[in-house]
Amino acid sequence: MKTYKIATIPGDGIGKEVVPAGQQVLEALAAGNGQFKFEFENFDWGGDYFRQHGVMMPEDGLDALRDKDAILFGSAGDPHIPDHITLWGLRLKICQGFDQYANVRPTRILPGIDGPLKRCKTEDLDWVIVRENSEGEYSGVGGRVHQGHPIEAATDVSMMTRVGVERIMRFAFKLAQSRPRKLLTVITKSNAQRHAMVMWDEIALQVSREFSDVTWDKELVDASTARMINRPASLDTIVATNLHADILSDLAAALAGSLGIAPTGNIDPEHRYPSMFEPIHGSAFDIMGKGLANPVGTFWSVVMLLDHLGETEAARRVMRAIEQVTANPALHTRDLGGNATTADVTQAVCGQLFASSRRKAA
Ligand SMILES: NC(=O)c1ccc[n+]([C@@H]2O[C@H](COP(=O)([O-])OP(=O)(O)OC[C@H]3O[C@@H](n4cnc5c(N)ncnc54)[C@H](O)[C@@H]3O)[C@@H](O)[C@H]2O)c1
Ligand SMILES: O=C(O)[C@H](O)[C@@H](O)C(=O)O
Ligand SMILES: [K+]
Ligand SMILES: [Mn+2]
Repeated sequence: MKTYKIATIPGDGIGKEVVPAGQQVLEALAAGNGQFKFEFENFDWGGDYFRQHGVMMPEDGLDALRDKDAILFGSAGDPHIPDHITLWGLRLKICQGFDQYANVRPTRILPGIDGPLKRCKTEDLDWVIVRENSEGEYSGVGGRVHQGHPIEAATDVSMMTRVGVERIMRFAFKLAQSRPRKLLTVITKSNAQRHAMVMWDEIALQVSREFSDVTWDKELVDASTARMINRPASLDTIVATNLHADILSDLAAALAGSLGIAPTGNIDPEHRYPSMFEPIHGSAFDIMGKGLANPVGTFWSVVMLLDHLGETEAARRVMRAIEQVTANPALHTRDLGGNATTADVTQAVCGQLFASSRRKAA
């Protein structure tokens, strides 16, 4: 029997609630399965670790993850530590350390969920946002000098490289090609950002020539927010820079019902390093520790993790279990207008998995 080695990193806030829930779902899946099992190793990195050791994760922490088949992540962000310390010290250290350059963020309206857009039918909103995940606005290049003086200055430089843009464009065109509509929208801001974003546009055009069967267009990022709301069905696969896609994907999740539902994979498409799966939301300081967190974003991330491992049938089973649960409003958490707890939803999804494995065995 195959054994997959999975690292779990709950991190902070509701990450500590949703990651154990995700592990429970993987365990429920493995329980009725003769083909594979999971070996979990949990890492207590994050804000609490920072308070003890002065760092979010050990200097050589990546070495402990290197031989894992995948990583299930919660969130980096602690109410008592500056956000740039927590994000850079944990999530970005792993994403950049393992060159997980493709961040994939699917969104659609799951069964039973009432999206906020009056004119948007369920089938109108079925998007995958590809977020460049290694450079751009998140290059970390910049500095701050003369702090506190009137002459204080600070910069955050957005760095784009030809290699970085080419590889994310190629990834996005390939993904668009694999979806039924073969439709890609390239998000840009080359009217205002006249150097790197102009190169971004040029490379999109160059790469598009390798994909003659993909229909593509270009949209300025500001206009794309209006298009997501007014003409959702005109979009399918979307590629954007690190920061643009970060923002657009929270909007996409909200339009599909809640930030608590949306998943992501931080993918190394070349499989040189383990990839990392997490809900797109953060630590949710306002609800942490209360059992109110919607775990669906983590469960859907588990689906992406299974797909990445090549366990397509298992991924489908988990997605079906999630959809059976969202279809029942009595199992909606507060963000969806319901009263269910994290534990209720987790038990229900695990219950569906146990039931489907009994059906399979019968
Ligand atoms: N990948 C990451 O590690 C990551 C992602 C986003 C934010 N963060 C960090 O998290 C902290 C809080 O950030 P924020 O408040 O901007 O964003 P957030 O995603 O944590 O929360 C925004 C809002 O959405 C709600 N929400 C989020 N997830 C939910 C869920 N699963 N169920 C129900 N409601 C949910 C929250 O209650 C809150 O009202 C910051 O430190 C930020 O840097 C980390
Ligand atoms: O980019 C960020 O701020 C974080 O990556 C987080 O918001 C995310 O979406 O993962
Ligand atoms: K997260
Ligand atoms: Mn984000």
